[in-house]
Amino acid sequence: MQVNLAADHGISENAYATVSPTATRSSSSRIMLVKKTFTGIRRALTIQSRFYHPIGIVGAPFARGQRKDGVEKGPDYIRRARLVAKLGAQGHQVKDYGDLKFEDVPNDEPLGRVKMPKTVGSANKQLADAVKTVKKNGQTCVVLGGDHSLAIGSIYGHAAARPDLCVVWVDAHADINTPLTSPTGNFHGQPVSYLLRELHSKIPVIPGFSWIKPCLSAQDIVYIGLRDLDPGEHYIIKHLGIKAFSMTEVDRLGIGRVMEEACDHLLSKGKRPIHLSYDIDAIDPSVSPATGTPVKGGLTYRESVYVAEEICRTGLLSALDVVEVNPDRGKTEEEVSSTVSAAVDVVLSCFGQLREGFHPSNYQLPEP
Ligand SMILES: NC(=[NH2+])NCCC[C@H](N)C(=O)O
Ligand SMILES: [Mn+2]
Ligand SMILES: [Mn+2]
Repeated sequence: MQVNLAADHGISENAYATVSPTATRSSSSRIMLVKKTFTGIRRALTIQSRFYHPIGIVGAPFARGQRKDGVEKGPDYIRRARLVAKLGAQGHQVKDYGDLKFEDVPNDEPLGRVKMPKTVGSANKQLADAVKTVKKNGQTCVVLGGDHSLAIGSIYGHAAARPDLCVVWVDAHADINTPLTSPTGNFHGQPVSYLLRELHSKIPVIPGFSWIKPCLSAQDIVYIGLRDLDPGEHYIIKHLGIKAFSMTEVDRLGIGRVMEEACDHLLSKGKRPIHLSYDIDAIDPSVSPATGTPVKGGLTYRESVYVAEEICRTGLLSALDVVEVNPDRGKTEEEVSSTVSAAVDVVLSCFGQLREGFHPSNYQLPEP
């Protein structure tokens, strides 16, 4: 099944057919056409209003899932780029819940190579509760990170409100190491493994994580943009048959086919809420260099926005994480602003910003 919003709602053929009425049509078919047109226009108007979402923004300035300072400044920089005002200008009702306050848990001994488990566990519990609240309030949730370990809490909290959700994970990395396969011990390389039912038996007991139960199946997640996997991650993805579009597939198929197949995979059995977890390092470092683990050969600016546009077009976006913007990793101010503005454009495109332009439905051409 291809998820095509226009076709889905019957605007394309109906609305456009009437623009060029042909002389050969009988009057009854003309009446049919007029009827169809009104339905088409009415539907088109409903669609426009479908694009206006109540949005809840949660800042999650968390950096303990990895070792580089600065990623906690992400929410601040993204807000200062006027994200809330820009979403408002797109017609959305936005509630900014502000930043969560995270604290280091004392006596947080490492578990083997895994660093600060209690602190990471407790921050994610806080975030899970916050996301659950936003969803219960009927808003599309936007989490501004922070490092990608936050996806544990974000997806878990989202699933508490929407158990049938699916996940689109856009990233240079798969972040599916278990604590035992992780070569670095960093939690931001592991979040997916705690969420998957199929990996439950491979996860040791970790202090601070007792509240988490797996809420996702391997079939419920699709990766886009992969290009730096650890051996354990590659093994897991192959053995669980997880749908993954690495940069090789993006090159082979083009981003258009990739998004079509990704949506088919997740939505072929029916519509369901989408959780989009967007790591800014999915995008090429020439566009978004200010991030902790940049990898060359990433999505172009255009591909990165296209992914967001297509998710928007499904009408099913229910929660979005934008993570790993680390202003301290930019070598110049330009590097920082380019990274932040890519993050902002991803969010805006998720909520209806179109490169083809837009006009309000009541727009009138000025008379001379
Ligand atoms: N969210 C990220 N930037 N993750 C990078 C992970 C890198 C590496 N695979 C690790 O497990 O440590
Ligand atoms: Mn990454
Ligand atoms: Mn990531």
